[in-house]
Amino acid sequence: MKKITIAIDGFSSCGKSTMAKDLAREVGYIYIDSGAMYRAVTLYSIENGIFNGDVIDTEKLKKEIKNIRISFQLNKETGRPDTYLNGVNVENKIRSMEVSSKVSPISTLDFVREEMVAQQQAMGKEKGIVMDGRDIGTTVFPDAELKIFVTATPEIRAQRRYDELKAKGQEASFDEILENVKQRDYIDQNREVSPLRKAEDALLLDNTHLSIEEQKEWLFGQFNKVSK
Ligand SMILES: Nc1ncnc2c1ncn2[C@@H]1O[C@H](COP(=O)(O)OP(=O)(O)OP(=O)(O)O)[C@@H](O)[C@H]1O
Ligand SMILES: Nc1ccn([C@@H]2O[C@H](COP(=O)(O)O)[C@@H](O)[C@H]2O)c(=O)n1
Repeated sequence: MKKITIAIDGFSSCGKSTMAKDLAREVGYIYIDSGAMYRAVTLYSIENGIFNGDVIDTEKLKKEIKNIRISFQLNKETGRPDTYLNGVNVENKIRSMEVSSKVSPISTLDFVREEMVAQQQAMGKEKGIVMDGRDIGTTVFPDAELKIFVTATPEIRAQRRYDELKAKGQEASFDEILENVKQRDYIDQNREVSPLRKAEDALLLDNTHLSIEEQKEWLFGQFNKVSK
């Protein structure tokens, strides 16, 4: 079977990484969560005085962007890749509400995107990769053989995230999560550089009423059609 490139884009918290990870594991592909990379840059910015409240010191970040090394390592317990920032495991920290509330403004910066896209393209140059994000099918891998664009209602997406945080024993407010989901969707769709949009040749999947198992089956069906 030939190795292909799979781009899974879509709105916040709609299940992109759940689908992408499952497919990558089953078919032996690399899985990259590109959102984790933008989250890691955001965490770096929070921890290194680049934020003054909500204001970003873009000159400082521009100088330091080349010093931000992001990598992924398989976590044997979860069977999923953890995100490392300059050699430190930041998988839990990058999922905090503080990072979630600051990541979309960081992602609008052209020099941040340039650096992330270059790293993502290097990771995918041998194909055999599933990457999820916002601009994978449009900018990072415009020639991907399989492109999926996932959506679901904001309320169902917020509910899924709320349930996930609750299950992990983390404090969560449904209203705060819903507001964050809507705010990120707005910024992601309206930024100048690589806004979130469906690539013309992407398949649309609305998983509002699909279970994890049903969406997995659908994705595998698409993969089998394209990779033959
Ligand atoms: N079809 C589904 N039905 C119910 N829950 C789902 C479904 N798909 C994913 N989930 C759950 O929804 C939550 C969000 O999923 P996931 O993290 O995969 O979304 P995402 O699109 O990658 O999010 P983000 O944009 O924040 O990276 C997770 O708890 C996941 O288990
Ligand atoms: N290709 C991408 C991926 C993500 N972003 C930005 O990062 C935020 C967090 O991503 P999650 O997938 O973890 O939700 C997201 O809201 C975008 O602002 C991006 O710009 N491009």
